[in-house]
Amino acid sequence: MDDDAAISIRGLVKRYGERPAVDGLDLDIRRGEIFALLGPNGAGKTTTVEICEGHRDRDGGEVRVLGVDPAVGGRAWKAGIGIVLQSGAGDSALSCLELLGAQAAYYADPRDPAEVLELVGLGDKAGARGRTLSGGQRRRLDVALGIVGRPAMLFLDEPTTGFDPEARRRFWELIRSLRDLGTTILLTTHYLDEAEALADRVGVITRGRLVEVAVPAELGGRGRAPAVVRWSEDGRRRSADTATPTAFVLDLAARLGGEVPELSVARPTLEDVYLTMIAEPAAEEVPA
Ligand SMILES: Nc1ncnc2c1ncn2[C@@H]1O[C@H](COP(=O)(O)OP(=O)(O)OP(=O)(O)O)[C@@H](O)[C@H]1O
Repeated sequence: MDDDAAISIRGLVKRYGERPAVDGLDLDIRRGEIFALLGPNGAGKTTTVEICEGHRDRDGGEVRVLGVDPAVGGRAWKAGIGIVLQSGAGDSALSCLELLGAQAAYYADPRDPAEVLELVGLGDKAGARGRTLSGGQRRRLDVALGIVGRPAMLFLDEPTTGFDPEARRRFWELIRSLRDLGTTILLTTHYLDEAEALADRVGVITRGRLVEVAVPAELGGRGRAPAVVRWSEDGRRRSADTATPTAFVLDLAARLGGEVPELSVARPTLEDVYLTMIAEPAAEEVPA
């Protein structure tokens, strides 16, 4: 186990009946990083995260979150953890400020509720009841509730589902600012652009096992993958794979005598490599 890590997991196993949902998972999350857990539906992400939160028991393996086994984490440990679930307290009849005040009262050193509302972009909604908020505003209220206790470790489960594009960008800024304040963040998301924009490292989980951990730019050998150069020549679209796109484009420009029409240079996106990673094991399992 890595005692300096915010989260350290070795050989985690969780079964529902005979079927393992988590099947020998190892993972270390460093203090102060944003880590995104990616994987298809049913891969075991929520199960893993809920075990880390102390909300689910396990059948095997070792887990430490902020140095403590979540299965026996007491009040002080719980105060260090912030959780933003997929559906939160948005239905409440209390106002946003009342909700946050009630939540803050559980903690020894909470953030100021009014400041937290400003931070999540709900400063003008202090007096509004939870149930009058839009879907995206409710998610931001959920985040406000998750961070008012000043957690060292924040769990975010698909936080931007239902956000409009501008709200997502603003939310990403918020998450980065929390990281800059020293918060460790474990995020699950199905949005690959979100993982790319936010995560210091990503982990891909399929069938209850971690297949790879990498910085987003390196996942699945992405950093070493050939680039695809596309352009137009003699009225036709052309393309070429190349490991040296700069030299290729210089040659092309020289040959075409200047600006290359409709030029683009692309590397595989995070989504491209992710889809390849999760597709391969499935193909092997197809019965002969
Ligand atoms: N309480 C439960 N009882 C029985 N089976 C469960 C339970 N919770 C999860 N499972 C099963 O365990 C597996 C992993 O589920 P989990 O919710 O951890 O996946 P996930 O990666 O979070 O998926 P999603 O992306 O859909 O949220 C799935 O096959 C699921 O059906």
